[in-house]
Amino acid sequence: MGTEHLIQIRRDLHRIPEIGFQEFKTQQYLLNLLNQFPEHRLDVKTWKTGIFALVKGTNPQKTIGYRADIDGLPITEETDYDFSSEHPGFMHACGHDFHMTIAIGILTHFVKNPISDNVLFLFQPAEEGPGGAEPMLNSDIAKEWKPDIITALHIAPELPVGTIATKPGLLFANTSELFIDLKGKGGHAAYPHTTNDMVVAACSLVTQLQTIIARNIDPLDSAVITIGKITGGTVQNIIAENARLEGTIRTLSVESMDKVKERIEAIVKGIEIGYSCKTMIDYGSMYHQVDNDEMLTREFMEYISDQTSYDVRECTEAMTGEDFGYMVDQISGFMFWLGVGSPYGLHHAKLQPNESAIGVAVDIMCKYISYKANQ
Ligand SMILES: CC(=O)N[C@@H](CCC[C@H](N)C(=O)O)C(=O)O
Repeated sequence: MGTEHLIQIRRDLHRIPEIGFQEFKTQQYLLNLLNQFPEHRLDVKTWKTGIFALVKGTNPQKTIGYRADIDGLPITEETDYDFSSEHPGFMHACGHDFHMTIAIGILTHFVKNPISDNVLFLFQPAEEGPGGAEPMLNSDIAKEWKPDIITALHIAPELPVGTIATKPGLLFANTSELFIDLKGKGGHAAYPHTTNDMVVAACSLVTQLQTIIARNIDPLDSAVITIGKITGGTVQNIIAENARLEGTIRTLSVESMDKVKERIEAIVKGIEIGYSCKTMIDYGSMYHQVDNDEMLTREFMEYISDQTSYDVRECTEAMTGEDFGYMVDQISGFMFWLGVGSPYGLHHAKLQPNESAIGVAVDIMCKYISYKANQ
């Protein structure tokens, strides 16, 4: 499939971002593309809003897996693209439109140029939440078609096109969502002494939560608590009865995650006493850290460096999360960053990845998968 066709696919997908497990139009769009291929080359099965697509090998000794996530984010797009999101309030702001397009490019190559091994494509819903990788992997289809190795990529706005980065071992953090509800006593803005103000309690809680990172985590370890959203109250002259914090926790080990949660619970208890309110903590969805297989990752990095003209760098681990972590927990594999040179970063309303990176990624993965199939 030519680059122009792939860019058109990326733009079509960019127009229709949908959040986790709501990717109905996205699934249909991908199915329309996949259904053009002959059945003797490609077997397609849907799973919820995701898709498994198996490109049949000529003499398969193993199955090589490739995963692309397919969901968008609840962000109002601020690019000036003439192919901007047609779904108000939603955007492909994490590059999943790129990830899907690249998967289609690789898949098309192997449908048209058969190799000995099978190549399984997993178009996975709900990476941004609540998490599609773990249930998709536990599905009967995944058990039947289980890949022997698995790979995936993620766009990296800060890296130039033609560059990839990864590392053996830990690449992405453990994550846990965090939702805290506070319920006090509302009332007239002029009579604070008769109320328990949840806006004041919420503000205090946000600053106290940040002390966990500064005072409870070993400075040589790393952790993040981000509160991305605060809601509370109703109007400017009523003291708020309710407030809600929504955020995420990131750590580089399961032990640190347990410690952060223990401290959050203690601090929230303190808020409950200090502000005479009721609280509720919900951890939402949690993602396993991404641990790249040491041997496969080194081999991939050496292959790209020795056999292609692309620039491969060893990076440090990142505090981003990825439910692909569940896949590499069960199947040997790795993930890597793909340079897309955007002045705006991931989860930004102006993210503008350079489309020439699509051809780079397809080229890299076609070469690498062909090389692995000959082993
Ligand atoms: C690559 C990336 O940006 N992934 C997301 C995963 C989100 C997981 C979950 N919703 C959470 O917020 O903990 C990320 O924000 O790192």
